[in-house]
Order: sequence, then C-alpha cells, then structure tokens
Amino acid sequence: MFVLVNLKAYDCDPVAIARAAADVADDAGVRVAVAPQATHLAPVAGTGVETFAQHVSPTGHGSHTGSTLAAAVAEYADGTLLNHSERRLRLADIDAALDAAEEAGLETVACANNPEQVAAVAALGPDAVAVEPPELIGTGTPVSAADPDIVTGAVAAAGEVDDSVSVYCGAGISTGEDVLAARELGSSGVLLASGVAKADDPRAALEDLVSGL
Ligand SMILES: O=C(CO)COP(=O)(O)O
Repeated sequence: MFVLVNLKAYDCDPVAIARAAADVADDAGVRVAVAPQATHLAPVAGTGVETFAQHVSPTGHGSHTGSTLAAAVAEYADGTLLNHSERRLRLADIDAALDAAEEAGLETVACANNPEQVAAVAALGPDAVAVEPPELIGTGTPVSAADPDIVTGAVAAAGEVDDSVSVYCGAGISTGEDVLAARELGSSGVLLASGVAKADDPRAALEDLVSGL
C-alpha cells in the first residue's frame, strides 16, 4: 500500500511531518510520500521522504507567469497530484499536465470524484488515479466505510480502461483500520490530509496508518 499525505495549505510543519514520514516509511517498509506546498518541496525532499507536488501546470517552459513548471518541480519532487477536487482541471488540461509531468519524469496521481471520472482520467494514462468523493473530504468519515462501492467501482472502472493504472482512494481516511479497509476494497494506496496535517502528533498518526501493513 502507498500512503500519500497531502498537506494542502494546512497550518503545519512540513519538514517535521516529512521527517516523521521518512522514519515511518523506513521502519515499516511501506511507501509513504508527502505533498507540501510548492515552496516547501526542496526542504521536504531534503529530509529524504518521497515527495510529491500538489499540482503541476499543463504547460512547459515559456511565458507562463505564475505557473508551476513540472521540470522545476522535478528538481525536488518524485511525483505530483493532478486534478484534486480543490485544484480542479479541465479534461484537456489534465491531459497536458500529465504530458508535462511525464516529460519531467514525475510519477502522476490524478484525482477523480467517482468511478465514471476515474474511467475518463485513467484513459489519459496516469500512473495512478485516486478516487475521492469531495463531500467526504475533511469529514473524518472514511470513504471505505461511507461509500465502499465508490472504491470497488473505481477499481473496476480503471481496470476496464487500463489495468496498468493503480487505484488509490481518499477522503476521511485517518487510521490504520481505514487503510486496511481500503486495501480490502481493492485499492493499492490511500490519499489523505487532515488525519496527519491537523494531528496533534503527526508521527503517531503516521505510525497508526501503517500499523496493519
Ligand atoms: O483531499 C484529501 C487528500 O488529498 C482528503 O482529505 P482528508 O484526508 O482531510 O479527508
């Protein structure tokens, strides 16, 4: 299982969380990555943790003021999220951003709300899709419990389009039990945020997340 922690714009210490994530990943032998704000990619990557951007722009080099250039992100990051529900892209832009990320050598995790969107995004060839019903984001109610059919449906939908695309799930995931439930439903990773970024003890939260793996 892959545990991808999205720090969003939460008021947290990205480097401290990154250090904890790197330790937990090493101790547990589990893939754990951290997706900080773009300006924190370098110090987070400096901890040795697997580092993801939260977004890259659907453009390459050129006159694109304010863009998040995939090639620049790749100087520090190993991968990137795309099309998160809080950073939604048009279908054509998902396609172009995937091209830019892949050209830069970034692993890609494209987000989708439901199995139908998973099928559409999987057709564009990301390394993985992450199904996340927006209404469950930040609620602490895990998608694996609230709506397990979304997860199984996403796994089936992606498999019908391209079985090389991994399927992760997210929204409300915060415990090791949630991670095991997600695996039981067929996903090979989880995407989460508040369970770690807003935790009083992020290290303890990370240790619990991987405890059953
Ligand atoms: O948006 C998410 C991860 O990208 C899910 O957020 P929560 O883990 O806070 O529900």
